[in-house]
Amino acid sequence: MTTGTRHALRLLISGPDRPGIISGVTGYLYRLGADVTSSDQYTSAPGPGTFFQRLAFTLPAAARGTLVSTFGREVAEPFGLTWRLVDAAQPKRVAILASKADHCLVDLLWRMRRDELPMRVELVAANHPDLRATVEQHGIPFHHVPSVPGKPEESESRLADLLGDRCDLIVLARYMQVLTGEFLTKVAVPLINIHHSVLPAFAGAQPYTRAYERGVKLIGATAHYVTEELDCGPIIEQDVARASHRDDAAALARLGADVERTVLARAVRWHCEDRLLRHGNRVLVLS
Ligand SMILES: Nc1nc2c(c(=O)[nH]1)N[C@@H](CN(C=O)c1ccc(C(=O)N[C@@H](CCC(=O)O)C(=O)O)cc1)CN2
Repeated sequence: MTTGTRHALRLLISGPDRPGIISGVTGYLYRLGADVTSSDQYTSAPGPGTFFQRLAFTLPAAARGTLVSTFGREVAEPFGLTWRLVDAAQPKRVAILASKADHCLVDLLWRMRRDELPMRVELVAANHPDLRATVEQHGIPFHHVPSVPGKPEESESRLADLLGDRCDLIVLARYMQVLTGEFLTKVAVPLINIHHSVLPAFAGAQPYTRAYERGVKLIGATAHYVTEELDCGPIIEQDVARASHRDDAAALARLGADVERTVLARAVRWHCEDRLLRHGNRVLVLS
């Protein structure tokens, strides 16, 4: 947001750890007239590890151009850092893919309507028509893109055309089709999936059925970034709920739905707030 003549910005930084980075970054921002409202950093072990930092700050609007043109030369390059500047006022443009289950999709739309998620849903696409009325009552375009088992090319081509460059993030809200690596490369934005188990347990299809057959006492959900390898992407958030011998697979699915919604909403919010930094197969959640 622009408060008077100040912009709210976020700076995401990573690179080889060494003394002086925090001082160099905050000293530069201070000299530019910035007011740092939050800062969090992490250094991976063992040393010399990788340094990560997320800063939120306000800056005089007139100084923004100077930051963009001089931060690299004056701070990032001398320390060997990569950096990204984000306008905190801009909600992330999000596309949601779904199938038939509505609980995660409806929860995201409801939270967005309550301004709990700094995002704008540009479209919903589903491989089944069931959710059209639900989506359209929120005033959001709905696209039915049927999938053909074993032949993802056609549906993925339609999805890629729909998505184009209209979104910054794709959320798989219980979308039940495996996406090809070609599709992931073509869309070229992060995708977040909610898997209905505590990965790596019960990866793949029918996790609640397999959890019931295993006689588990805990069920749960995992939000993760999507990679070509099914359910193996970097984990963003997980949570669990207790189960008992009295719960059949349907009961586990009902118990799990609440966990799925909560876990996915946390992951989407943190992504939209630029709190998530990836380090190998790990996701850092910075405050
Ligand atoms: N490349 C990726 N694509 C998808 C991922 C992923 O991690 N990488 N996650 C899935 C979601 N998912 C679990 O969370 C999942 C979806 C589908 C299946 C599956 O076996 N589907 C069957 C068809 C099921 C149906 O049509 O109802 C299949 O493909 O044969 C397993 C796990 C989304 N895509």
